[in-house]
Amino acid sequence: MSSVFGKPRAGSGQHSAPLEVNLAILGRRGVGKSEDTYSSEETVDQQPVHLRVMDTADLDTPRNCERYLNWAHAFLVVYSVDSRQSFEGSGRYLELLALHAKETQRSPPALLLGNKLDMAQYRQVTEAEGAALAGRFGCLFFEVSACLDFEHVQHVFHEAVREARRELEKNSPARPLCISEERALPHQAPLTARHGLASCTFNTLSTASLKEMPTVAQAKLVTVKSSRAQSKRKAPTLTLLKGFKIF
Ligand SMILES: Nc1nc2c(ncn2[C@@H]2O[C@H](COP(=O)(O)OP(=O)(O)OP(=O)(O)O)[C@@H](O)[C@H]2O)c(=O)[nH]1
Repeated sequence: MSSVFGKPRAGSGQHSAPLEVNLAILGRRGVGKSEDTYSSEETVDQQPVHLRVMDTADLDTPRNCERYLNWAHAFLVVYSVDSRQSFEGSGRYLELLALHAKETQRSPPALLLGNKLDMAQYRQVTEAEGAALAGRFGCLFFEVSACLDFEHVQHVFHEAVREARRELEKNSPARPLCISEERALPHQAPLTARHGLASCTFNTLSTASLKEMPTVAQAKLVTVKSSRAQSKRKAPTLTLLKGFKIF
């Protein structure tokens, strides 16, 4: 992996405008997602990227999902390889994303991440199970150790950026088919009612929401903070984002 974190190197690559990517990290508590929410300037494939990462800080089940479902260009769904419960939780997140994609006809990519690989001797979830779950939802799958393998964590975040970039380019306004008119999708009962996701509601696709989607050339750096992040807590825990050296 030749890319580095921090300031993009001067003159690297052909693109002068940074790509803007929002990445939401989902998962049960304690899987090692992060402690906070961050922005960072990255260089991925010689392209400058403003990466904004939201730690959703859900407790045990998806809550107030709309804030990240409509914000993120990609999702990192995290579980711990030493926790079956967290793995089951990640399945619920993937289902939530699939339902949202169906409802909105927009499908930001998701990556499934089994963290705490250094705890493999206490495994409750096999690599094959992780791969099978990812396969069921058509997402990339990785196992990492946020505390031992920074390079691999970096690789995963860069893969998330690549996946998001692909999707953004697909939805670029240069493609007339993607500039849809304001319209309601065929009426369906809310997902909440059909799937018992009590605190999740979803917007239907509209022109307004498409306009909010950044184009590939848009340059903007914004820090989004989840409620838990307001404390600017910097607890000395080993997390994905610390592994990622995002701050
Ligand atoms: N062994 C090991 N521990 C890890 C790893 N990543 C995180 N941890 C530990 O797991 C615990 C939970 O990490 P957090 O980053 O707080 O996890 P979280 O998913 O953000 O959980 P909440 O903060 O409760 O939402 C901490 O004690 C971390 O040090 C890892 O790769 N290996």
